[in-house]
Amino acid sequence: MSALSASLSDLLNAAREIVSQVTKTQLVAASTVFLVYRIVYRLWLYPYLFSPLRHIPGPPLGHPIFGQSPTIINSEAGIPQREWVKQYSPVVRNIGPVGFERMMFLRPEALHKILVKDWLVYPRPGFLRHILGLVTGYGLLTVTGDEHKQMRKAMNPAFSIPNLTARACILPSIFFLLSIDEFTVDAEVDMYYDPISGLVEIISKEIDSQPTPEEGKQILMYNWMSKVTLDIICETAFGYHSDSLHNPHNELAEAYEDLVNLQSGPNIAKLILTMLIPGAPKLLLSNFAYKHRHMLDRLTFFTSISTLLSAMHRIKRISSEMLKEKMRESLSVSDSIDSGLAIEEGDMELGGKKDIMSILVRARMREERVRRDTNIDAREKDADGEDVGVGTGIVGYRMSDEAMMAQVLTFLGAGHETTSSGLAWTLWLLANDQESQKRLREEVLPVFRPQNEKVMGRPGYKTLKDLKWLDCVVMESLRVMPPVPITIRRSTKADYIDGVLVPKGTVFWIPIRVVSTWQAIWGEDAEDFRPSRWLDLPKTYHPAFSLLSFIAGPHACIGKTMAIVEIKAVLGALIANFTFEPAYEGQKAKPAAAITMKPTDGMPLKVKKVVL
Ligand code: HEM
Repeated sequence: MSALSASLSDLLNAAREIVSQVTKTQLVAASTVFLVYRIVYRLWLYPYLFSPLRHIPGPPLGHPIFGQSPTIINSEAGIPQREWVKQYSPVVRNIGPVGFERMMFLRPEALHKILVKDWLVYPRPGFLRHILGLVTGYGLLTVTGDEHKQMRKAMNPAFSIPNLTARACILPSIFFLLSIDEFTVDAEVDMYYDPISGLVEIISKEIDSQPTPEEGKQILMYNWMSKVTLDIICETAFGYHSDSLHNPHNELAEAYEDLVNLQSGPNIAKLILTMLIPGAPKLLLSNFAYKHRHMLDRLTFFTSISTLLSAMHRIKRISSEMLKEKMRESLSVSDSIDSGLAIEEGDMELGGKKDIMSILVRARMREERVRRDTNIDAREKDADGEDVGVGTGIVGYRMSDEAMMAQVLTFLGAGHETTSSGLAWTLWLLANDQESQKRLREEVLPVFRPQNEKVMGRPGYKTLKDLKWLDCVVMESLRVMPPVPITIRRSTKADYIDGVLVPKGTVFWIPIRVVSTWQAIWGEDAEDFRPSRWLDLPKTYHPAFSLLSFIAGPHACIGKTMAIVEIKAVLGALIANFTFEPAYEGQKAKPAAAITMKPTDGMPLKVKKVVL
């Protein structure tokens, strides 16, 4: 024992002697060599020589530091990826910044594994969740695993078809007139159709105000689509009248405009880099960051983040007011229940309100009552007696105040820009395909303007669903120009996908636009807008994995049905009342290379009134 400690101390002494002989310069040199080696290894040696994925086909390294990112940032969303699939294979590897690999799998079996079967193994990566958390709150879009399962279960009823049907069909046929003087509003106004009728009226007036109305007017259609969808989501999700259509300085609309205008490849790249800095996501969410945001304005790199903080602050303030209002309503209903005025569960209708938030608040009240009646403390403890917060599932899921607030931001963030981009691109595609537009008008006219040239109907869910050509047009537009062109996942364990051993930590692109326009499924003309293909789908079509516009599996878009009904209602009303053409000769589509396919030019189109 003593011999061992003697030799150990000899060893230590020898080490001390060596260290004492090493000069500072040598230390710096050694650290530099190590650092350079790490950089060279990360940037070139790993992706070229050591990565188990190095044999997978794909584009060359690209930029020595940023890889293929500059190409992606400067191109239309999803287009470089589509070209790689054509050139290489349905399994593609490419290199992003600092040598990080990204994989892309297109075959249904691979997508089924990533999105459905093993979805818990392939969550959204941390940086994506933080970006989404910053702009849409840490709600359903950001949670994963059990928390996601419980939250989704609690929210599903609010998005169910019966609930949507009730909402879209509450009204019988209510008619409105195009001229403002003659405009009549039924007492039972439908949630979608008030904003839609407002939009039709505004566009009509804009055209009428021209010296020669019959020649039409160039109108920035995306801007109007953004307003109408904001008003619809506020109405349907919160029962809140934002009326951004009539109020050009509506604070919520302006804040969202600032936010979506930030969408560009370079800005998203900056945001991703910022979110990778340890502590940055938390800091950006803090009041401190908001208060000191002007300091960021001095650094060109961060100006977009300062604008984002400012827009989000305004959005959060208004969202919190909307939520407080809902809570107040729920308390007054709760009081009436306690005082015996409305005892039945079915009476907890928050005044019969069908908006999504009322349904969630109601579900929470029900949960609280069960807990109270069964003497179960709303705050729960884990096995060690530690307080683990609310709703871990003893009775059911009780959404915390924070989670409720996050949902408000989620619905606004996820349900607004996506739908407006989808609508704008549908109008663009129809403006460039007059034949399909004419056929659509023939189909929707009897439904949307059934009486005479000034009267328009308000079809419900089922009628909209049964309009065949409208369905073909909307599905085709969502296929060719999916509002969310790409999303991301990361593997949390090594596993085989489509015969490839994918290491833990690999980032995947879920290439929505690439799959939806893949020639192997959709044929030679896969990239063309041809609505009639939905009347005779190709044999290669897979119902879950050929059209990924709302993706698939447990994380699939919860608002899918609602979004499709909404797009159909707005589109039907517009096509029944107006014709759309490109604004000028040679006009090109200009989608942002970012999270959604927002048109960067506001999408000017020549709009004329339909004369019957
Ligand atoms: C045309 C319109 C829309 C499109 C194209 C769309 C597309 C998508 C896509 C692709 C995802 C998956 C994102 C990912 O996993 O990375 C998603 C998720 C989601 N969408 Fe939508 N969406 C639309 C409208 C809406 C609407 C109207 C709402 C709600 C009011 C909504 C709420 C959500 C939510 C909450 C999620 C997260 C679901 C989960 O993870 O469980 N979306 N959407």
